[in-house]
Amino acid sequence: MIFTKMHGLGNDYVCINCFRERVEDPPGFARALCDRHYGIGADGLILICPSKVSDFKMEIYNSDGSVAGMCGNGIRCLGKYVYDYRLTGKETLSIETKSGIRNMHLHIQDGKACGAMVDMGVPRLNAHSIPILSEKDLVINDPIEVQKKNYRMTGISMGNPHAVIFSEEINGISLEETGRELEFHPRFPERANIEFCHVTARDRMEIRVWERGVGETLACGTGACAAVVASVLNDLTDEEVIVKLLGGELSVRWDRKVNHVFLEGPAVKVFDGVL
Ligand SMILES: N[C@H](CCC[C@H](N)C(=O)O)C(=O)O
Repeated sequence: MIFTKMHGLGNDYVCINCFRERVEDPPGFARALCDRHYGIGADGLILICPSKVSDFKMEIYNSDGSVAGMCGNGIRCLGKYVYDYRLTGKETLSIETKSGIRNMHLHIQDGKACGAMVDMGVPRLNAHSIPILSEKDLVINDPIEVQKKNYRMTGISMGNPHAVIFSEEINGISLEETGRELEFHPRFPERANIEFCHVTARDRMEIRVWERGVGETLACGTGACAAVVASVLNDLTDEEVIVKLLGGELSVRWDRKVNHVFLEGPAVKVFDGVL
């Protein structure tokens, strides 16, 4: 079986072309391939599949084998794969995901895709749609206790669940303890991705992300989008923000006129391999 290792700002994925390959047990396959000692090593597995409703279908599995609804860095890698490997000649693509159809426009350089602008769709704010257990309909700047400390979170779904926490000091927080405890907090029936954000200007922030089913990653596309929606809702930034992550910068814009979030960033192929 042929695979292609790709990443978006170091958020790395094993990509399998399921027009040609057949994966029997994706969760077990993801756990095996993503192991950084006994496998290829990656944050997750992306299956590139045919679709009856879009140009392609993306299935995304975290390194623990859990299924995810959407992946902002991964969808850019899929776009690069299908263009560079000539599965399509189109530069504007529609992709079917578990959380709905997402459209993207590829950036082309020297005949290859190097990144994309992705329409990440409508951010979901209702607690039940994230899901987050709450008496209130919206979870904005809501108190939550973890590791015997009080934090305030804002809940957003970008097709997957996120809890966004703002802090002046994100580098002093142990994501291994605090992120992990929050991921499995009882208020998140489907667990959650956790963003720790330090806003540095009305158009800039730095974030670290503890991803559901993975752990701390170098970047998270849906997480960057959730962080910007949360910072606008808390009046900490304007609608267009450069989000600095450990692996680099993403550009996020929440266009409130159409209520869609747009994400722009790179996609890189590392190597092809044979299993
Ligand atoms: N861990 C996420 C999926 C990957 C999302 C992330 N890598 C991105 O770029 O959006 C989840 O379980 O919802």
